[in-house]
Amino acid sequence: MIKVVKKMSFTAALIAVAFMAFQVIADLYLPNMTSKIIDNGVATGDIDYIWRIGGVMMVISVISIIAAFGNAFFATRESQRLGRKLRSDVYEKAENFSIDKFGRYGAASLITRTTNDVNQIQRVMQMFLRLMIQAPIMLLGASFLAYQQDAQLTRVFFVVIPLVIIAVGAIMYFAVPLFRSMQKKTDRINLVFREELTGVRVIRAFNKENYETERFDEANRDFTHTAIKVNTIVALMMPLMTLIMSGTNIGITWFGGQYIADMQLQVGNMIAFITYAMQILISFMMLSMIFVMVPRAQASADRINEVLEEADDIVDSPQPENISLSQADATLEFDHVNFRYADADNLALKDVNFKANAGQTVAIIGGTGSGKTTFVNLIPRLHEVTSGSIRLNGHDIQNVRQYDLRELVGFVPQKAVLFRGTIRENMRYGHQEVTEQQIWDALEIAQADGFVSQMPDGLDSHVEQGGGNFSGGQRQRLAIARALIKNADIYVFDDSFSALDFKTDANLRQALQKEMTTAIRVIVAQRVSTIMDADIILVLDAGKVVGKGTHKELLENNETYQEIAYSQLREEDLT
Ligand SMILES: Nc1ncnc2c1ncn2[C@@H]1O[C@H](COP(=O)(O)OP(=O)(O)OP(=O)(O)O)[C@@H](O)[C@H]1O
Repeated sequence: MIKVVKKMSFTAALIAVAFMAFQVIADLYLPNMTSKIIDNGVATGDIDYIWRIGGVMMVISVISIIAAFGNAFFATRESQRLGRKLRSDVYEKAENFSIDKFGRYGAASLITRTTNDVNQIQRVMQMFLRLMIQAPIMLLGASFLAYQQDAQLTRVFFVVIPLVIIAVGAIMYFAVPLFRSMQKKTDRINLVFREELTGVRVIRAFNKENYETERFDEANRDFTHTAIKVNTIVALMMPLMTLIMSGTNIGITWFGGQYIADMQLQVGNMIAFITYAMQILISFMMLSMIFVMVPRAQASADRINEVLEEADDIVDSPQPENISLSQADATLEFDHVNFRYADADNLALKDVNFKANAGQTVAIIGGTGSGKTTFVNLIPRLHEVTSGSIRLNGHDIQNVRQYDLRELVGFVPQKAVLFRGTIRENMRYGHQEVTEQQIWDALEIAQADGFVSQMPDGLDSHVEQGGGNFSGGQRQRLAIARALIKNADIYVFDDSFSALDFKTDANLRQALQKEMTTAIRVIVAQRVSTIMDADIILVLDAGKVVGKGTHKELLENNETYQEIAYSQLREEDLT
């Protein structure tokens, strides 16, 4: 919690606290004046005195109102600013997570951390900046002033205060663990809901709506059950405190009445004493609220700190090498590259070696799970190699700034992702300054110009979130065009032609060959027909390169390649 609070402006927090101090002092002063008005004004009929003291009380009340407003303003502003800071810190941290770390946290949990957990801390900080100072000053001040009004009556507190401590302690004992578990249950609801939203088509296709509804209901019920339980416990606080307050009132009036009858106490003093007694009990209530809220915020702070304290997996070298655009002599080299996923027992890639030169096409083929995606993800440093090195244009990519490296790589991931907006905006993702003509050129190479030009709004056609209003093949072609706009040294196509029909696939490869004479193309494919013309074909099996060469060479001497090729093509297609 302290680490989180440190992100707050100390000066602004101090101003909020100072305002609150003024308010408490003003509030403490008022009962004393009431006592004076009753005993010296009302009892003696001194109207002037009542007006004078009444006027002073009015001024004190106005000061109290201004101080309360000042405190509320600064407390709200600072806690909101803290919330904004935490949200952007978590976002920036998560943005730099490696792909497997993303998987480990899960999108739902990261979203809960930036919303629910941050809100929790914001709320507590806002309250804390009010109560942190109000409760202790009020408690001490009211105790002292009550003692001043009448020392004998303070004995009532020897009974009342232990009762309050027992009541508050019992409530906290049961409520605090439940507050903690509520956070986890919120995570669970978000996770189930998100999974159901993203998998809605599969759920419907498998007629699993009822099963999923039940799964969501279960998470929802579980959360509601805990929330009701914890709120019921906390709700006991009010009636219990009211009972104790009423009891205190009766006690003071009982004993006070006797002292008044014995002429040991004045009516005004007793009324002031009752007010101070109530302030003491309210202070205890405030303190108990702090004690309930702080552990709850602590749970949220722990979850936020967990993200913020994650080590950066992929960091820029302190003395980065400059790497410039040099398509004409671009080279890509894997030198004894090994890679293991965090927490995995085995290497996902084992001792991978190859070198490609400008203008060459490198194809990667292999069974599912053989390591193809892992292989290409290493090129723009979406993962860091475990050992060995990858060199781009002669520079070890670990010594190059990630930004510079990624400027040189045009990347089309396995799952084509488009962003909500227009086709033009999506194309500009590749390069902001791109001209209309360059966009059409890229669309033409990607075989997407046909369907885009037929759309009524052309480049300004609307794209839904994730590109949901386009077919799989159209999405892939738009994602390819977006990468081509980058004018990169290396283009990576991770199984990007899989949703295309054979004819479009062939046209696209031909256009790439013709237009990109200098860039290196790395193509992951399942279809042998897609990669037959590649200059270097790497055959992957369980993370190992088990074959390297051209289609012709591999067909002659590589068993794994032969198996893949013969399973897909007729004998006459293979030559
Ligand atoms: N985030 C991860 N954490 C741990 N292991 C992983 C992770 N991602 C992939 N793997 C493992 O690494 C191996 C290679 O996976 P990869 O996705 O690179 O295969 P692939 O050849 O691209 O498969 P496909 O053709 O099915 O897309 C697999 O055994 C997979 O289980």
